[in-house]
Amino acid sequence: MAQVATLFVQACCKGFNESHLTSAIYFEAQRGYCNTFGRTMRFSNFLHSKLLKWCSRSNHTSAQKLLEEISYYSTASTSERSKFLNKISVLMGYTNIQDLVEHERNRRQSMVDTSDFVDEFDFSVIRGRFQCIKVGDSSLIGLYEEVPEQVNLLELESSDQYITTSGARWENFDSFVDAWESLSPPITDINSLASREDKPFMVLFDAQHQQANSDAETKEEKRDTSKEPLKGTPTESVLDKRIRSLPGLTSRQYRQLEDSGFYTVRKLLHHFPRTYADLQHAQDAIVEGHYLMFVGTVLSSRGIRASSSFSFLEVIVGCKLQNDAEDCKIEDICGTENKKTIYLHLKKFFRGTRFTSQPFLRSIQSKYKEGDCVYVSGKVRKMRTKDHYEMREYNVDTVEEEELNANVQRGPYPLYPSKAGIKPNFLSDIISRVLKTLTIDMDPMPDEILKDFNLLNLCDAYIGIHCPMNLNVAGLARRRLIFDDFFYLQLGRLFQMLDALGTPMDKETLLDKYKNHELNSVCFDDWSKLTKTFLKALPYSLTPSQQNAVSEIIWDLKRPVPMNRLLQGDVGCGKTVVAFLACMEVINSGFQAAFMVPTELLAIQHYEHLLSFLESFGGDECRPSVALLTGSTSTKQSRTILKGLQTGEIAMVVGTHSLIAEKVEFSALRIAVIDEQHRFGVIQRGKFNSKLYSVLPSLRLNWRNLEGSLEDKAYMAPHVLAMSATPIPRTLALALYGDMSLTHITDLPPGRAPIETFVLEGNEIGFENVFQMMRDELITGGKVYLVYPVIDESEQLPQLRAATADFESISDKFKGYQCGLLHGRMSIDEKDDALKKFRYGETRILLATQVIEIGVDVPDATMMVVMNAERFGIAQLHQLRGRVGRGARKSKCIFLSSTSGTLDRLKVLERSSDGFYLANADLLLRGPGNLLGKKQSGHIPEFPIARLEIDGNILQEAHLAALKVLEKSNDLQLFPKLRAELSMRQPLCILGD
Ligand SMILES: Nc1ncnc2c1ncn2[C@@H]1O[C@H](COP(=O)(O)OP(=O)(O)OP(=O)(O)O)[C@@H](O)[C@H]1O
Repeated sequence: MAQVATLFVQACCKGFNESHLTSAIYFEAQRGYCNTFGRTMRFSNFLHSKLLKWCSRSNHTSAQKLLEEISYYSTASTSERSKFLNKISVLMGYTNIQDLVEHERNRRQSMVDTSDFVDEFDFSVIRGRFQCIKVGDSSLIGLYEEVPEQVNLLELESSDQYITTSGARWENFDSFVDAWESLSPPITDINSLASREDKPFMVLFDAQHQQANSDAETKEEKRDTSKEPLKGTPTESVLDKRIRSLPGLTSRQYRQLEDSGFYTVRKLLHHFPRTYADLQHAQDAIVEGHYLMFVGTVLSSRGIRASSSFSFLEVIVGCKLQNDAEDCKIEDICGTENKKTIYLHLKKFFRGTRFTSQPFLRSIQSKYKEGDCVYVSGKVRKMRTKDHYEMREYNVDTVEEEELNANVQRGPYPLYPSKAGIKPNFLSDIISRVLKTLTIDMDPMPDEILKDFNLLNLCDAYIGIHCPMNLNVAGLARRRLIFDDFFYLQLGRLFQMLDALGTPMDKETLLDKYKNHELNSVCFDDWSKLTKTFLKALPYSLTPSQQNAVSEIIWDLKRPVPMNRLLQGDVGCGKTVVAFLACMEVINSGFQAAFMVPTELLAIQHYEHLLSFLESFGGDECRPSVALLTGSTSTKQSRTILKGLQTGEIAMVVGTHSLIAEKVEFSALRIAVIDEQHRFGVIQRGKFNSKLYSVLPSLRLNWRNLEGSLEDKAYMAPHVLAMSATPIPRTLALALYGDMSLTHITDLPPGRAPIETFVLEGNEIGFENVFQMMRDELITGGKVYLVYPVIDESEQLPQLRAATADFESISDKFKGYQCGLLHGRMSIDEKDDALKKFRYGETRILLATQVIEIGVDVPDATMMVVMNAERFGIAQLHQLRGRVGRGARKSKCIFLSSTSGTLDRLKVLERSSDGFYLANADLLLRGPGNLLGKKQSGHIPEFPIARLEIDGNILQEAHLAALKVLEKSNDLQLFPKLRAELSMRQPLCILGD
């Protein structure tokens, strides 16, 4: 166990080499690809950094592929992890992972024999890399780890070897618990450690500290804590009690729970419901295409082989509904009056010969037993036979009939995911028992924080999430638990930063910096000359929000550490110009800027905007040279550009992902702007970091020394400014781990009128209305986008309107107005041409696909019609709508839906034009329970229940709360319970590379 921590630390150290990777894989394999989040995350972080080096060194294609896979490592199953490491082993030159393990074992053995082993572990290197972690003669390192149930003997052996040969003594678990206690008494939860089997942390410590406490009595006490009754005291958390301390379970059940990872009460309570069955609202009126919930009985379950490579499972569920077609409301399902039965056909399809075997079919059909009472949710589709409905994307949960009846009246019924073969009902039962043992005083959060941030008490939060009175309570409970996740993360990070600072004054300044927004920006007078000149060249003035954003960014740019900032703002709020100004600021000091966008079309558009602004500079102003680099740039041209970037002749480059190609070398890249950054993977974004710059005398930039001078002599990764109108999960993960700061643009440029939005059914009348509105718009000088879900008509999806198919008929209908066509199959020149013609008014109607969704800016486009709008997500429609309403003229947007059933979902767009609200609504509309279930958009693996789209504000509050606490007590001495809780949570951010 201990070596794994050592290796992770080493991995992040300068001295990291391939043998460390071998050792780490060796330990990972020995430990059975342990799936504790914190650890696998660190492991994958370090693999990632290693692979990144390979990629950037040799453009190794296999490594490139693995890089993509690695992001899933921490959430992958054991077998996937094993396969992945196998691939890495092969890449490293081993036959397979067994071969690697074998080699490594032999190597270790030979090193032990020759006492070379110590060379692998150098405390000074680690200390240099992690000031916050103390080793050697300082106090302890707290690398929190899940201690596996079975510790590999080989590891134990080796850990002793590390200790004895490195001078630090590393004895058994009990003795380091003692040492911990003597070194850090306030971290009292450690006292509750009973044995090495159940405690999630890992400590390295120094020999002399270890000697400090050898009090046998204390040790005895610690061993006995597991036998104490389950209650909260300031010195031990109920949550970290061993699962075995729960009364009333058989030893087989304890074992079963522990085998599934439920070592502690906390683990169990954090097994949240996947969703809630809202039985009071089950069986509302049946509307085709709607997401509905039913309670019924399984009538049959059959695995059917349809052909040699195709099979399906059909489960038929009978549901009794009130016999009133207009008003099918639930009633007592045991009653008999005035009822009719409807039949739900739940179908699941399997392709592939292995899915047609009888054993497979028998196994799938046996999952559902005749007579089982089930709760079914999903979308319904009418079948030909009366009262029969088909459901394809569905969820089925078996429920106990008595519970069901009780819950119809009571409130939301939690549905748990099963885990490692443990049945949801069993888990639900144990969780209910645990809930009864919780007490109000178990909450480590100070009362004033609870009050200030309107939070539920922790005990109520656990009860609320597992056994809510109603969905509101479940929501509040969820909020509290997410708050905690974010809060402790923020608290941990700020705590470490404060810890590293010497004087109280330094600490205060740091807290002030985080608290006081004003301090993080520079005033306008301090903007550079070039930035001010650029500003003057703009045809408009900045909005207050834009101005603040620029000031904040410039503040960051003036610091000697790389900025990592996310610029957020709704569509059309004017993020681009803010980024341009940031680029001017660094260019003014003689550095270079790169502006990366996801599409060539956008690159061209930004480049042309930039040129037009630069052209408006006064005659005697010095204009920086800018270039455009995309996949379509000719070889000759790109050679010139690459040379210009290398020598420093080119100050700024706009382009697509070609900017991060290995051959692109900058002389002094200081800022990388990444527009619509969620379109780029983390890895792609990270690649800018490999383009370090160094300021060497030989690299003289032609346009440098406009004002500032190149003072920095060191190598430094460029500042990164990411921009997004729609944040995505990874972004938040980055915001959390990568220390990303946020800047919001909150207002729109002046004079923008709200876009009038209509949601209509795409039937004959609907189209007639739309065509009339288009005519009105065109007559008054407007321009119209028609957006299609597909380029060509398709036999499989005849209901979808296609851009090319409609071109003729629209041209016919609107004679006198030129039509243009823009879609993804056109070459970049054709696309650019089509867009230019539309921009300059040669065409007045543009039939396009989603290619226009991101960033396309034609300010005088005033109307948009989206065909088959039901095919798009709400957030996507909002982005599309953002293409109009970008000028002073009032604009309208019409969403046409081909089915009446989806109109309600789309209507939310009529009510709101707030991107964050809509992202939230989108999430909620996808169906109940999506907030807790995993694998949905917005899910951040390390935060099981947080969703980016709607929980960003909780992160903000948690940040403020953490500041508040630390302001009161820098070292948390005043909040021992908080300190204890912090020590028990994994410091997710510490070890990222
Ligand atoms: N302060 C301002 N006053 C007037 N117009 C502005 C201002 N700032 C930006 N604009 C204009 O608003 C339009 C939208 O700006 P921009 O393309 O930068 O928005 P964005 O936030 O990047 O939008 P999207 O998310 O759609 O890409 C552009 O035509 C731009 O010229």
